[in-house]
Amino acid sequence: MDLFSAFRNPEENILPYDGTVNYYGVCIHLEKANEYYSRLMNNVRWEKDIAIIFGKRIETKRKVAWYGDKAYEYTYSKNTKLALPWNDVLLELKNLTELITGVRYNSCLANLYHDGNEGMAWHSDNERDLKENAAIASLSFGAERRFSFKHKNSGEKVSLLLEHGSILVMKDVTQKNWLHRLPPTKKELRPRINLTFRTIDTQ
Ligand SMILES: O=C(O)CCC(=O)C(=O)O
Ligand SMILES: [Fe+2]
Repeated sequence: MDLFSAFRNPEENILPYDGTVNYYGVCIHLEKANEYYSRLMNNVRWEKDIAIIFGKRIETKRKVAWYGDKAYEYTYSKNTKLALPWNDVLLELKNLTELITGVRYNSCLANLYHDGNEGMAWHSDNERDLKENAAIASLSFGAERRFSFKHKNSGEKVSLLLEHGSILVMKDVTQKNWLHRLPPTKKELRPRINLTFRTIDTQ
């Protein structure tokens, strides 16, 4: 069996229009995914995120970390971070993601949700520092969580479950036309780790 035959059909677009989202399903099998989960938990430099909401500085419970090829600056929610150099586990997963998705990435935003109370509100990944329309690959480890898209004009929604060891790719004009979120859920007590491999525009 070749590397790709075990995956879902990543050609299938889960958005009905105005963007492209491909869900590759579980690409990293259970034992290996468990191992990555522990290595990421222990080796990523997790820190609380700062958000500026209505002019107030708020610390999130969710933890984040930002890594890249160079010490890129990345600004979101009016907060600027400098990318840390890749560590072994992130570099391994970056290489694997590039092989599977056929796209190169130069940075990664990592998120740690301690339980279902933590999520991420509606937003699109359209920060000025990101290369326009470049693919963003999202890897999930740990608790399986729902992920939703909402069209900016029509309000149409699309949801799916992000499984342990899975890969999702958002590309083309998705960020222009759709918001996405990770809704909180009372039903989940376990942590989830998410990695989003991205391309910072270096021009
Ligand atoms: O946790 C996720 O699956 C999504 C995270 C996300 O949307 C982001 O970091 O921009
Ligand atoms: Fe996002």
